[in-house]
Amino acid sequence: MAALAATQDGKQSVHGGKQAPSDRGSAQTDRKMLEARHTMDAPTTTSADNGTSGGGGGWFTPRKKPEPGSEPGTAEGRRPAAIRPVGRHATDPEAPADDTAAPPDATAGSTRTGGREPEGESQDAISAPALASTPPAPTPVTSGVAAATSPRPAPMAFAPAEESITSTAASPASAAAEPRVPAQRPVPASPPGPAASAPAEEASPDAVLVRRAMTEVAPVADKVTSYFYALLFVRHPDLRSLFPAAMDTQRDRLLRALLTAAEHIDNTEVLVDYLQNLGRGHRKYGTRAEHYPAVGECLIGALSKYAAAVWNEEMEAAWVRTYTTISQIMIDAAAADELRAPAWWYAEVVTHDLRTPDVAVVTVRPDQPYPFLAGQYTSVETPWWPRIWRHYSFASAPRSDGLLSFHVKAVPAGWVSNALVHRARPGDIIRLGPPAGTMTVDHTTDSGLLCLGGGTGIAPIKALVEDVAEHGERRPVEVFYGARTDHDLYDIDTMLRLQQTHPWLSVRAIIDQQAHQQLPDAIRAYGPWNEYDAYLSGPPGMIRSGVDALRDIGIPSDRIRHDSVEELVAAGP
Ligand SMILES: NC(=O)C1=CN([C@@H]2O[C@H](COP(=O)(O)OP(=O)(O)OC[C@H]3O[C@@H](n4cnc5c(N)ncnc54)[C@H](O)[C@@H]3O)[C@@H](O)[C@H]2O)C=CC1
Repeated sequence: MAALAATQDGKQSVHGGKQAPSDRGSAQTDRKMLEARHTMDAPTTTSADNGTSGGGGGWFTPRKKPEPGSEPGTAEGRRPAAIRPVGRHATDPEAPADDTAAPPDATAGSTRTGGREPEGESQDAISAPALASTPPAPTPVTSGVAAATSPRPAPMAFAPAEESITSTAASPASAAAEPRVPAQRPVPASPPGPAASAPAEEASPDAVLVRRAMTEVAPVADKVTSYFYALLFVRHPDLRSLFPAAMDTQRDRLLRALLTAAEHIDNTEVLVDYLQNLGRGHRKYGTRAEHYPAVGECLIGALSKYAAAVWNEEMEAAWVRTYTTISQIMIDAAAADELRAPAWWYAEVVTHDLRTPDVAVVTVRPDQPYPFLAGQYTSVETPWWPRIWRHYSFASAPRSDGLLSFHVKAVPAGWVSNALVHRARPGDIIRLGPPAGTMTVDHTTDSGLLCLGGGTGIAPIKALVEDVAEHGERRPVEVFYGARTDHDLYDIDTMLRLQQTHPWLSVRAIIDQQAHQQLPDAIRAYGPWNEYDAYLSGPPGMIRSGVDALRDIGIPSDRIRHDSVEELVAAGP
């Protein structure tokens, strides 16, 4: 039986020498990986509690300097020990998975299987108006109108739950890319397709075995995931504290991540990017190198149990090699990141501006410099919901005073979003994870920017506009700001002020109720857009139809960037 041990040698032999981007199924394949980035790093545990109760603090302890050898950055900490082999003969704890995964203090709540937590839920709750068959009638916004309307462990998701509201697709690396977030090569913004699109004959022997196991367990995915966490917490109870109290949706996330990683195991370049990001992102959870073998052991234990009909030593060896590769990439990325950035930032709320009954603009001051790029997002944890992280885009380009702003909409059953909108006040301390996302402006070109911001999705669009302004460029930027009603245009004043200041900027509000159409349809009435790069930010349905609309009018996929990729996956085709 093979032993699971990650080594530097193993890493180099598998991943040495990055290849140039391959065309082989690149659009679909790369896209899936980007989606999975957020799937794996975006646990979503929600409850019906709405974030208005429960949760003591507990995490707000002074930042500790890493003990020598205790963090991934040390030589000792970086190299995971061999784990004991597991398989069909492993001891199977009979602990009910749900009970084990949900600790006594877990808040009884609803579970959703959607990708993102709060804001995505609101999307489900709102019925979209029928698309008008009549010619589009966008509502151009003038100043007058504005005045009237203004109002981390297993490579496979061994991490506490985190909700993602944004995940970016294609975006060229910015020339000014800050060092923490590696630029992603452009990826066409195509709808998610079957991940295992590569012909079977192209798959490596390990990939074939890994996929065979995944196929076998697919019908019992929930059981596998539950059993995995049962194993993990029974055998390694010390790891329980790394996870949030409620774990239901986290379990869904895990298997999804597993499937994705397994399917892409041969796509080395994308896999490495993906896993490096994942490894860095897991630092904020307190994940350490020595946790990885424990997770691998339980992962393979769960797989071997539920894929027993096809499981054999050869398959186990393939999984061990795969997991070893994956974990070593994550460990190395975390170790490298540790040398240059904290695992998280504390940030004090300095202003809290309730723009509508359920939308707040929250501005925070990080405890130390926070480098990021306009268009990126971060993860946020509140003191009221420890270890539950949600993603929010930066609503401004980097500022000279170092402050960061977020637009947060409280949605039903959104713990973090409700806490941020209804509970947070100046002086409160939240935590921030590292910046992420590639929906950034390519300053090496002078293409125009066609920006669609729906609801609070306007936040990163505003940041992009500010970014263009700060670069002193005179490239046209056309913003379409969509909202259901004029009351929902909570940031229109800001956008109009920007428009007044910058002659190259045009802002149009598309109000569903007035235009009798949705945001994506409105852009068809304008253009031509063939000299533009497109940026979309908003609910998943808007992203989907927006991408379709942009393609229809001739914008190639590699010039369409968007967030909310995860929502696309969660929402299904
Ligand atoms: N807060 C943030 O930093 C960010 C939030 N987001 C996402 O933006 C969304 C904002 O939610 P809300 O403000 O409630 O927006 P919303 O649901 O009120 O919709 C805003 C706009 O999107 C359009 N839209 C919605 N569903 C559509 C569909 N299926 N097809 C075509 N158009 C559609 C609407 O017509 C409207 O113009 C959330 O999903 C959130 O996760 C995205 C990026 C950043």
